[in-house]
Amino acid sequence: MSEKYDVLLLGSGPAASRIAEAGSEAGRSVAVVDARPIGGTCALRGCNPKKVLVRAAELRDWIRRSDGELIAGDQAAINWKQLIDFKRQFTDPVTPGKKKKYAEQGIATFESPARFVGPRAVDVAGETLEAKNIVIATGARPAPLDIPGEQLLTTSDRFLESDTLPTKVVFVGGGYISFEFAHVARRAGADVTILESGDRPLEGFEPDLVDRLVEATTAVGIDVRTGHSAEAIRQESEGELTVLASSDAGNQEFSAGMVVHGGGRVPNVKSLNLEAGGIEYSNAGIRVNEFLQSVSNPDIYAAGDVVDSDLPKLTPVANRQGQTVARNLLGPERQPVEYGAVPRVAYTVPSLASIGLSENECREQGLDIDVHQGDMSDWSSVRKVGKPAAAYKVLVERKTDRLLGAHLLGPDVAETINLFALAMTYDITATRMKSVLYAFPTFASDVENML
Ligand SMILES: Cc1cc2nc3c(=O)[nH]c(=O)nc-3n(C[C@H](O)[C@H](O)[C@H](O)COP(=O)(O)OP(=O)(O)OC[C@H]3O[C@@H](n4cnc5c(N)ncnc54)[C@H](O)[C@@H]3O)c2cc1C
Ligand SMILES: NC(=O)c1ccc[n+]([C@@H]2O[C@H](COP(=O)([O-])OP(=O)(O)OC[C@H]3O[C@@H](n4cnc5c(N)ncnc54)[C@H](O)[C@@H]3O)[C@@H](O)[C@H]2O)c1
Repeated sequence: MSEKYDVLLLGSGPAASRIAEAGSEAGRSVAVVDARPIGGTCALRGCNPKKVLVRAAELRDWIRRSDGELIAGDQAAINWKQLIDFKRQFTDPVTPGKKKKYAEQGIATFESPARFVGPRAVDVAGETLEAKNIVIATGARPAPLDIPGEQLLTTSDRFLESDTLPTKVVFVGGGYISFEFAHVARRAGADVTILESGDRPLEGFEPDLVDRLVEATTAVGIDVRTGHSAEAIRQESEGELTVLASSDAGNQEFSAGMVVHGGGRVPNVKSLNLEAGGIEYSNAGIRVNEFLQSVSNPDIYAAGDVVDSDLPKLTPVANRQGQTVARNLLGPERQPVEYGAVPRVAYTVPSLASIGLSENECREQGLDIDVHQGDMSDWSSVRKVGKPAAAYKVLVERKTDRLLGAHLLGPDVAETINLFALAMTYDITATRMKSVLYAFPTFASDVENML
C-alpha cells in the first residue's frame, strides 16, 4: 500500500513542527512520522523537562545561600521521585496534545521509524509513504563513545526518567548536559564528579566566565576533573559501577551508582537508508544548500540538529530552519536561511549565557574593541538573591559602537541575554542600548552598568 502527501516530515521536534503547521495552514496534505512518541526532544526529553529540574535546583540553592540572612534553617530538600513526577506533569500531555491538534488540522501521524526506499518515498512499518517533498528533521542522539562498557551509560533521556538518584553520580563529558544535570544532581544531594577530556569544559562559552563557573561549581562540592578522558566503564555489582579515566597524572578509577553520558550528540542519519533517496550526508549530518535543500536531491529538505552546519544544535536554530524550510516549500520564492546572532545558555546554577563573538575571536579577526567586564557578585541585584557567582564581559567595536559579543554569568542571565540578542539582531549600538529606560529594580537594568 502506498499513501501520497504533499509534504512528509521525518521527526516531530521543533524543526518539523513549524513546517507541519504551516503546511496544513497552506492547505497542503501533510504527514508527520516519528520513530518515538510524537513531540521531539526539546519538549519530551530536553529543554523543557530539564528546566523543571533546574528550577528546583535554583530554589534549593537560593535557600542555601539565604540561610541565616533571609530565612532560618536550611532543611528544604529535593525529593527526587516527587520532582520527576512533577516533571511528568509537563511532559505527559505533550504527545496526546500534539496528536489531537494534528488530527484537528488534518495532519496524519505515524509513530514508527522511517527509512528511505526511493528519492521521494519512505517505508514506515511496512507501509510506503510518498511525497512531493520530504523534510528530514530527525534530530540527534548520544554520540557513540567507543569505550568498553558504554552500554552502562545512562543517557540524558533515561536520566530525566529516573525515579531514583544514586548517592554517587559520574558525568562523562563536560558540556551542556553534564554541567546542567550535575548542578541539579548536586542540589538533590548526590556526590557528583564531571570528567572532561579537554582542558576546559563548556567549549564555545567565554573562557573567563567558564573558569568562574567552574570555581562556583567546585564550591558547591562538584568535583570537576578536566584533562580526564573516560576510557572504560565496569559493572561491579547491582547499582555499582566504576569509570576508568586517563589523565596526564595516570589512570584513575571513579565509583558511581550512575554514569551519565554527556559526551556529545550526533545527527540521526544512519538509520534512514539515505542512499536509497540519493541524499548526500556525512557524520556531521545532511548536506544542504543555503535554502536547506539537499545538495543531491532537490525534493528533499533538512532542518534542525540533523543538518550539517557549524551552528550550535539548539532549539532556536531548529525553529529558524523549520520556518525557512516552510517558507521555501510553501511560499512564492525561496530565500536563504538567516540566523543573526544565536544566544546560548547553559542552565547551571547560576546560568552561563553567551551571544556573538568571544574576546579571542574579536582579536583573531583584528577587531579594535572595548572590553567591558567585571564581577557582579557585589551588585545590589545579585546580593538580594543571596550572592551567587556573577560576572559579565561585553565586547564593543570602538569605531562603530557595534555590539560584537555579550557573555554573562549569574542569576537570570538567560533572560538578560535576550536583550543583547535583540540589540545585536537589529544593530542597536552600545550607546543606544545603554540609553534605554529599564524598569528598576530588575536584572535587565544591570545592562546599563555593563556598557
Ligand atoms: C537533555 C537535553 C537538553 C537540551 N536543552 C536545550 C535547551 O535548554 N535549549 C536549547 O535550545 N536546546 C536544548 N537542547 C537541544 C534541543 O533539544 C535540540 O536542538 C532540538 O530538539 C532539535 O530539534 P529537532 O527538531 O532538530 O530534533 P528533535 O527535537 O531531536 O526531534 C527529532 C525527532 O526525530 C525522531 N527520529 C529520529 N530518527 C527517526 C527516523 N528514522 N524516523 C522518524 N523519526 C525519527 C526522533 O525520535 C525525534 O523525536 C537539549 C537537548 C538535550 C538532549
Ligand atoms: N542548554 C542547552 O542549550 C543544551 C542543553 C543540553 C544539550 N544541548 C545540546 O545537546 C548537545 C549535546 O550535549 P552534550 O553535553 O552531550 O555535549 P557537548 O558537545 O556540549 O559536550 C561534550 C563534551 O564531552 C567531552 N567528552 C567526549 N568524550 C569524552 C570522554 N570519553 N571522556 C571525557 N570527556 C569526553 C568533550 O570534550 C566535550 O567537552 C549540545 O551540544 C547542545 O547542542 C543544549
